Amino acid sequence: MTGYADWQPWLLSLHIIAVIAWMAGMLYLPRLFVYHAGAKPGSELSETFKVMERRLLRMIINPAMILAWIVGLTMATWGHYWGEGWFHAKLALLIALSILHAAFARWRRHFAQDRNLHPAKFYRMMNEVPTLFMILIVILAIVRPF
Ligand code: HEM
Repeated sequence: MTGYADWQPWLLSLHIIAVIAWMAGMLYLPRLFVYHAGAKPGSELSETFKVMERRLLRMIINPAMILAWIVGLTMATWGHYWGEGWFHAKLALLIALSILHAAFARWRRHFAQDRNLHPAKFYRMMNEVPTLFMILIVILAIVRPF
């Protein structure tokens, strides 16, 4: 018989790998937006950013988020974490982070259609938000203060 305790180190490793890839992308994409906002629409530079942004979102950020959710929810269910306070708080932040992810995907689409709506300063601010979420989520998952 094998139970959660046998699989937990493997699931957690997979979880951390997925989370690192997701976060790396969530920090890099708005940085690309900062520079893209300063490039002239239709210029060679702007077209290069479009390719970088599309590939980053489709090949790294989206699959990494899906994997982090699947493995995370598997651990939450198998490990019986659904009743715990830290997990509720983490879940609320994860939903907020996923909404931010959707907003990034939307802004990428706008750039791809040459109709970006925001200045570089806006993306510079948005670049800090995933960092804040990451700090709070890691503390909740490791310290488990409640
Ligand atoms: C995407 C949805 C996510 C779900 C459903 C989820 C769920 C979980 C669960 C249930 C555990 C406990 C596993 C165990 O110890 O048996 C865990 C561990 C952990 N999670 Fe997540 N997680 C998610 C995303 C994230 C994100 C985005 C981060 C970091 C930014 C993160 C960081 C961690 C860390 C550091 C641990 C290790 C805690 C420890 O074992 O001491 N997770 N996660």
